This record gives sequence, structure tokens and C-alpha cells, in this order.
Amino acid sequence: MSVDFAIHTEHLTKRYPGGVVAVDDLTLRVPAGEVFGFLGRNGAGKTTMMRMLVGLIRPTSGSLRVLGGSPYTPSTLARVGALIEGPTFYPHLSGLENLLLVARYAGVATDRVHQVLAEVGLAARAGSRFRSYSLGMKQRLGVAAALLKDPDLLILDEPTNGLDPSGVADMRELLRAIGQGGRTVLLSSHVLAEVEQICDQVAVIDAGRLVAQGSPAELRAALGTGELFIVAEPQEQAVACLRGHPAVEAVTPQEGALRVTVDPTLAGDVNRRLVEAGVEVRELRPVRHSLEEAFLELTTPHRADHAAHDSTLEGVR
Ligand SMILES: Nc1ncnc2c1ncn2[C@@H]1O[C@H](COP(=O)(O)OP(=O)(O)OP(=O)(O)O)[C@@H](O)[C@H]1O
Repeated sequence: MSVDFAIHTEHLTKRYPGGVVAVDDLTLRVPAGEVFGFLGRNGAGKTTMMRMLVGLIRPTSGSLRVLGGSPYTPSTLARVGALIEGPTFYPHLSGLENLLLVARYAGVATDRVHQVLAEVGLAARAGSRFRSYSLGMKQRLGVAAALLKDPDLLILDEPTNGLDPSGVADMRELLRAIGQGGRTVLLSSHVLAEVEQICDQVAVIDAGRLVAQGSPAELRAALGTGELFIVAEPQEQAVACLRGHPAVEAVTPQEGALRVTVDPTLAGDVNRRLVEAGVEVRELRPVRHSLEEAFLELTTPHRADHAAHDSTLEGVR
């Protein structure tokens, strides 16, 4: 079955028996074939969302479609691979033996076990005991298990969590390779730099709610600070010209440059006026938040302070 969205939820809500609303009215569309990042702080609701997507728990309300079907039917689940809350393997068995057990349970042929071990870069260490593996190797074995069924959708909860920088780099390469072709990969993380490098699109969630969705570049662009960074000579003349611009709210000299509070879409107009005033403009660009700063602002506990940023993001939802 061909579907435009590998995952499509409408007003999905999960309230745990204790009263915690872990996922709150979440409408999310994950395009088929993309590597999609699910970003949020600890407790944001990522794991709860993923557990619903693989049919482990049921929502309190709302609807969800996974690969065009229900995640509670075996035919859908057969096409979904998942690694949620860490892999569980027998420590005294080798990676190969562990995977053979999983494959037998899942009705997957032995050939495929060797294929996925090669795919995740563990072929050479397949005979070593699981307990001798580094954390990165353990995680990659978990990914291998999730790949056994050659799933159309792969769901990975924090696949880089706890890894050292080289483990993170290896996992990033692996995730990129896995995401090639038609397969959809949904991965969660609270580390922005990784999501930014791997994912086509990112959804930011906070307290169970979707606060932004878009490509990493769109999220960054939408979070422009409303400032321009300008290097111009002579500076006093530039300051006088800028202060005379009706849309400029403030001009702050800073280490040989100027930070100018103005709608960044007016950059062209600001540049023209400076040049017309006889000022030499050496550099003029919008000041951007890094995605890290953007993420922290979006998910700060003091939501009310950030209503302005929420509305800025309307365009990329
Ligand atoms: N079984 C449960 N019963 C009650 N509350 C739960 C249960 N599981 C999770 N929660 C609560 O739901 C909220 C969301 O948790 P969840 O694990 O989905 O978030 P997360 O974004 O995956 O965070 P983490 O990265 O820490 O796993 C938290 O407040 C958590 O305490």
C-alpha cells in the first residue's frame, strides 16, 4: 500500500492512570521515506508517543495511522521495526546468537541475520559475547534486531543516548545509511546537533504538545532574532543612518560591528539606505539562533514568556 504519510496522528492524547498527560492533542504527519527527528527534553512525551506508534499502549483519545493502517494489527506491525528503551539481549551469548534467537522468534531467515550484522558494522564482532560489547556496539545490535524484518518504518528511541563522540558518529553514519531509499526512520533525541545532521524534518515537543515542525533550516530561519549584524565604514555614519530608518528599533555597536534591531526581511532596504548614505557595507546578515538555542527557548518551562516565539513558528508548522 502506498501512503503519503508513514505516520499520521490526529489530536492524539495519552493520559496515564495517575493523571499525567504525557501526549497532549498531538497532530503529526511524518512523510514516507524521510528521516524524521522527534525532539524534546526528558519527560516531553517522546517514549509515550513511540510506544503508541508500535501498539504497546493505547491512546486515551485521538487517532493514529501507521503506514496507512492501525498499529494494533499484526499486518502493520510486521512492517515496523523498533528500538524503544534500550535493547535487551542475553549478556553471555554472542551478538550473532542473540540475533538468531530474535530472528527465530520473528520468523526471519538466518541469511538476513548475517545481512543486518554487516549492515550495522558488527560482522567482525558477531561472535563476541554481548557483554563484551561497547555501548555503541550494543546499540547497533539493537538497531540490527529492529532491521531484521526489513521494515518500512523504523522507530528508534534515543539511539545515540549515552554514546561517546565516536559512537555517536558511527550511529549517525548508520542512521543515514538506513534512511536511504524508501524506508521511513523516526528517531527521538534531546541532542539537537545530531538531529540537525541526520534528519530531513524535526518535530519539537514539549510537555506532550507539538511546538514546532519543519526542516532544521526552517526552524532556524523562523527563529531569527529580529536583528541584523552589520559591519560598515565609517561606523558613526552608519549608526546615524540606521537610527534614521523608521523600522529600526535599536542600534548597538559591538566589537567593530553593529547589532541592529529590525525586521530581518528589511535587510535589502537597510543595505540600500546605507549605500545611498555613502557608507561602505562590508557585511550584513540576519542574526540567527543556533538550533540549540531555539530548542531551549521553545521548550523552556516558562511557556508564557515564549508566546511570541510560538507565533513566529506558525509558518513552519
Ligand atoms: N507508565 C507511566 N505511568 C505514569 N506516568 C508515566 C508513565 N510513563 C511515562 N510517564 C510520564 O509521562 C511523561 C512523559 O514521559 P515519556 O517517557 O513519554 O517522555 P520522554 O520524552 O520519552 O522522556 P525521556 O527522554 O525521559 O524518556 C513524564 O512525565 C513521565 O513521568
